[in-house]
Amino acid sequence: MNSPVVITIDGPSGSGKGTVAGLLAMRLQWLLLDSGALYRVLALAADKHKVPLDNEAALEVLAVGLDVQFILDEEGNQRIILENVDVTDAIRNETVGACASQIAALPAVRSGLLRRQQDFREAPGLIADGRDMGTVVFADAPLKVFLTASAEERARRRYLQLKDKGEAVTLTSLLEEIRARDERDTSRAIAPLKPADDAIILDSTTMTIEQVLERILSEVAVRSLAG
Ligand SMILES: Nc1ncnc2c1ncn2[C@@H]1O[C@H](COP(=O)(O)OP(=O)(O)OP(=O)(O)O)[C@@H](O)[C@H]1O
Ligand SMILES: Nc1ccn([C@H]2C[C@H](O)[C@@H](COP(=O)(O)O)O2)c(=O)n1
Repeated sequence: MNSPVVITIDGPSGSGKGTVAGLLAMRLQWLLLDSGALYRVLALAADKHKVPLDNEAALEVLAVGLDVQFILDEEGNQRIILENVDVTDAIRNETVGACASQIAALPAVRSGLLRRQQDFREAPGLIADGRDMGTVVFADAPLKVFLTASAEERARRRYLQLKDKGEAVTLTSLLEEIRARDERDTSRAIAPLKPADDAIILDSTTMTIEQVLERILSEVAVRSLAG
């Protein structure tokens, strides 16, 4: 039997992967995997259980047994539950993002989360966003997108997003954090952030969210991926 179709969207922080993946999943009525959220939840769990971020063996145990659920609330928004606590908002700050990036460089953490990510592949189809969706986790996906944008534009987007949430941030510090995260995510030895050989590369620096979405939907149509 054929495996359900997967569309992967990889790219650096702030390129718009999560936004576009969510809209695409809604449009196609497919499942959604936000793999970065798993790494973020693991970072939060490590903090909660006082596991040092360089203790690879203990982090692997935590990863394999991670008690996390992705559920939809009554408005259809995804909520993330760690050990019965809603952490949807708590995982979305730059500190958790940086810790997630740090533990994501550990091979045992990645292998500990691999199966859990692959289990999201269900009919009618899956949209998976992250860093290694097209290169490792779903290497056989029939459509792979590598979504990028300049670091300055990504920092600007993050700035607007965090300011909107009432967080005290500066553009300069966000740009520094984005560059540091890019460096860590692209230079790690295991599953570094890079486009799959067969990925379409989309630079969204001057594109609107709708333009990115339509571009991907046109590929879905050309490849007859949706029923
Ligand atoms: N093409 C675009 N033009 C303008 N703003 C955008 C565009 N794409 C995304 N954004 C905005 O940029 C912000 C970051 O987008 P998003 O969270 O989807 O990025 P991401 O790649 O998933 O980041 P991360 O990997 O850190 O989770 C959001 O506020 C989103 O609305
Ligand atoms: N497939 C993935 C997804 C995420 N990560 C790491 C690297 C990121 O810096 C961090 C947080 O991800 P985000 O929520 O910002 O997309 O998690 C990874 O290594 N592989």
